[in-house]
Amino acid sequence: MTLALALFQPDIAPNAGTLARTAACLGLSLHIIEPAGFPVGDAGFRRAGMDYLDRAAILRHASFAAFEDWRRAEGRRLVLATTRGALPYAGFAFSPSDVLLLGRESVGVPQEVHAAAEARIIIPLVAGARSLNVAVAGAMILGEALRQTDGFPC
Ligand SMILES: C[S@@+](CC[C@H](N)C(=O)[O-])C[C@H]1O[C@@H](n2cnc3c(N)ncnc32)[C@H](O)[C@@H]1O
Repeated sequence: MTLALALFQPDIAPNAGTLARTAACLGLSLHIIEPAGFPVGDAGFRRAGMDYLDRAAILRHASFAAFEDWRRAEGRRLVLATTRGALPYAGFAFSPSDVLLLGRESVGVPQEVHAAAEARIIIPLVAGARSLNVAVAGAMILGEALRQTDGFPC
């Protein structure tokens, strides 16, 4: 099994498109938990994802509950990237079956999603910095997770 990436109700189409391209290039599936703040065929999503979208494995889940049904059936651990996280990501032991969940650009994730995660990880930032762009945060964590699990494409 390979790592998977999930976006909780993404707000900004170009960020989601950038992450769809990232997932496609790294051979990972991308899970979009609806409702998203943009329509399926959004121009910004397509522009950022470019032709990589054609080879991206993108699954849309109608709700967090539907996503959880999929995740449990797959036996994947839910690892949430959050600015309220406790574990610095580089010290966290990733598994190849993990699904990395990124929060909504505007508000992150609600408390019930935070609680549902089996692990909550953070990229430590300098004092006073609130957060990274979601696509940058995703790229950093995926890089570490793929390094640890020897999951980069050969
Ligand atoms: C722009 S941030 C969300 C900001 C939101 N106000 C919050 O505090 O959750 C969008 C998403 O990027 C990820 N993210 C951004 N910076 C992060 C950090 N330093 N550590 C872990 N995740 C981060 C998280 O998944 C977050 O929900």
